[in-house]
Parts: sequence; C-alpha cells; structure tokens
Amino acid sequence: MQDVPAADAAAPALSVRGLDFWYGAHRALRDITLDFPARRVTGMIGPSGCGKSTLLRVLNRMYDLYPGQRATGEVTFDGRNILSPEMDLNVLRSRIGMVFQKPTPFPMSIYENIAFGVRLHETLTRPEMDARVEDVLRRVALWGEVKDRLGTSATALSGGQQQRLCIARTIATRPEVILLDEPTSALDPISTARIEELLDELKAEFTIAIVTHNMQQAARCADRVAFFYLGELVEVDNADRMFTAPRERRTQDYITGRFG
Ligand SMILES: Nc1ncnc2c1ncn2[C@@H]1O[C@H](COP(=O)(O)OP(=O)(O)OP(=O)(O)O)[C@@H](O)[C@H]1O
Repeated sequence: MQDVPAADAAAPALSVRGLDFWYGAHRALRDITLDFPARRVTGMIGPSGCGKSTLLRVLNRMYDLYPGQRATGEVTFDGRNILSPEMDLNVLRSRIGMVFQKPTPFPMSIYENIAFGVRLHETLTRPEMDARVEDVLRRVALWGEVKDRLGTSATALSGGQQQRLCIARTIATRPEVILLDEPTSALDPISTARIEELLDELKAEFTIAIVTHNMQQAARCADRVAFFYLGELVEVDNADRMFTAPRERRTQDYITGRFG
C-alpha cells in the first residue's frame, strides 16, 4: 500500500519508495513506500519475520556487509538515493546511526567508546573531545554515573548503562537519523523507561526509527507507527489513530493480540 501523509506536516528525512529486498532468492520486503518525517519517532511493528529489522538494515546499508543480500527501489536521504553504488558508506553510517538490540559497547574505555567514532570523521583537540564526550553522556543521563571512571572499561557497566552509552556513541557523530532495533528488549523496566524518556528528548533534534515488539512502547514513544506483515507495509498512521482506529483488519488483529 502507499504511505499516507496523515496529519503530520514534518518533511521526510528519509523517503522509501518501491523498496524490495532479497536474502538470496528470498524476498523479505515487497514494494515498501514509507516516509520517515524529520524529528519524529516512527515505530515499526509487526509479527516476527515480517521484515522490520530488514528495513532498518537497508536504511544505513548495513546489509551491504553480507554477500547475496540486495535491495532495489529508492531510499532518498538529503536528496540522494542511498542505495546507489556511489554512496560513501562511512559517511552514510555517520549520518544515519544505528543502535542494536543487545548493547554493543566496544571493548575499550567509556571515553574511547565515544571518541573512537568521532575521530573517524572529525579532528578535535583534546579539550574539544572532552567536551563532546561530556555533552553526549549528559544527554543520555549517564554523566553523573560515569564521570569519575571514564577511563575504565565500558563492558563493566550494567546493561542499561551500556545501552545508554551506545546511544551516546551514536549521537556523538551528530547524525541526522537514529535507527534503533528493539533497543530495550534486553533491559529491565527501569532502564527501559529511561531509554524511552531519552528518545522523547532526542526527537527534538534527530529523526528516529525504532523497531519494537512492544505495543505499549510503540504507543508511548512513536509519533507514527508502521505495521508490517509478511514483508509488506500494511498500514502507517499517527500512533493515536493506529492504536484506536486502525483501518486494516490485520492491523487490528495484531494490536489486539490475536496473532503475533
Ligand atoms: N540473514 C538472513 N538470511 C536469510 N533470510 C533472512 C535473514 N535474515 C532475515 N531473513 C528472513 O527475512 C524475513 C524478515 O526478517 P526480519 O529479521 O527482517 O524480520 P523482523 O520483522 O525484524 O523479525 P523479528 O521481529 O523476529 O526480529 C524473515 O522471513 C527472515 O527469516
């Protein structure tokens, strides 16, 4: 189906048009057309295997690392089709950052987890780098907890702290878009609530796409919600409407827990 502009006037930061995706001979996405409005949270929901993570992996060309996987169609970002072979993937991934399901801190210090990615793209003086590290750690509400042990290993942090560090690492390169693949599924309820609050703050500055299995999370965090089923986009709408008056029967069945 076609994307519906809905009542959201924000210009799209990312526009997906006629996207198909293959794992070898298996077609995992079918003719997806969807906008991700700038500085909004777009939630992607649907039963296991419907293609949510696949779409996220297309949006920063993560699939490129794996032979036999290919995408056709268009994904427009800043006026360019990111699927084009000319796209500089290092630049793309610094502008469209990704946070994974399990926290994935690098096996290095808390400070270096942030500084490492920044150094790939910018040359900062030590005081500038210190300021960047402090700024992003404050923004993910981690500064108070780690400021006295920036030189210690990030892997010693709790799961929730590690995930906030991964978000800090992602925003440190100042991307426009943040992709999150079930970022709280490995976390306890308190850490989950902190990440959700954080997303609410970050959307003032970043365009956010989040895959979640948790309907309450989608309702709490997302401005718009897209429902996928068997590789197709069934419906997309403002979150309020999606959870109160979905247009499609399949969406209704899914959000009311009849399958999934
Ligand atoms: N590496 C792969 N090789 C082959 N097929 C794959 C691969 N990864 C995913 N698929 C298939 O592509 C389809 C979409 O998978 P995807 O992981 O995108 O779904 P999902 O909606 O994110 O599921 P989940 O909610 O379980 O994470 C599924 O049929 C899956 O089996």
